[in-house]
Amino acid sequence: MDAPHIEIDRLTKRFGAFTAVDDISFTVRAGEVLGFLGPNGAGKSTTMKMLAGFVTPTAGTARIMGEDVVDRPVAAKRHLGFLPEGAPTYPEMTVQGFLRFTARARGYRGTEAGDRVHDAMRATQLEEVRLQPIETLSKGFKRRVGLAQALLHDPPVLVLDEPTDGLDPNQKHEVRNLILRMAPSKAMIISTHILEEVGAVCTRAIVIARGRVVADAAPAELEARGENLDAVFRELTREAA
Ligand SMILES: Nc1ncnc2c1ncn2[C@@H]1O[C@H](COP(=O)(O)OP(=O)(O)OP(=O)(O)O)[C@@H](O)[C@H]1O
Repeated sequence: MDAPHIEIDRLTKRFGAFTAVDDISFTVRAGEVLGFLGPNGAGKSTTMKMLAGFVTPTAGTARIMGEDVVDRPVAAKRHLGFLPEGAPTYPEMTVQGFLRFTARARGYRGTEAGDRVHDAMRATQLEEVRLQPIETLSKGFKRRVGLAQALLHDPPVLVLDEPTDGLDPNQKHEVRNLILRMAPSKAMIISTHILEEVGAVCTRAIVIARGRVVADAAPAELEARGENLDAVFRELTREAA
């Protein structure tokens, strides 16, 4: 069996005396869409940022396609698309300008760069706003610009921090369909507060509370532990509190 696309081993992050991520280990294989769930402040974003090389771990390791994110950051990032929380940077750039910039940073030139930008805008339905500065877009469109830059190089690993945050129901539906279309060939981690999203797109769910993994199971299996996923989530995260 091939090595997992994502390997997280005993990953820990401390901010001073506070432990935000506490000895987390898990792997994600191609074809898996891992839902990352947990209450506010549980450590989801910090874990994702460590995986993406934005935050340095205090202890433990993270690998993407076998490349250690600390020791081989450029090699690891080549295989990764990352959607951070919030809006993309460079608010004064147009959507197309920002994505062209992203394409160049990813090493594409000429018609190939143009094709990548075009495909990413089509996948995230951004064509109609392509000439608009990012700062003038609504929250949902900004989110989709972030998603477009994450997908542009068609990476085997996608780490998406609340990809549907701020989207209206139609856009949520579109982004979920996009995730499902991409799922078979990629390893994905998606954080969300929308529990119905877990059943809709995830093959597996990890619940994290106070920096620790408190459940790791298929969504249906998790749901079967109680009245519904909502109740199970509350029970799991209350126990850890
Ligand atoms: N740079 C930092 N310095 C100090 N504390 C931090 C820093 N970044 C995050 N934290 C703390 O670490 C904890 C985990 O934060 P994190 O953003 O990972 O949670 P989260 O699970 O993503 O939450 P949410 O669902 O609200 O996005 C929080 O208590 C947060 O205040």
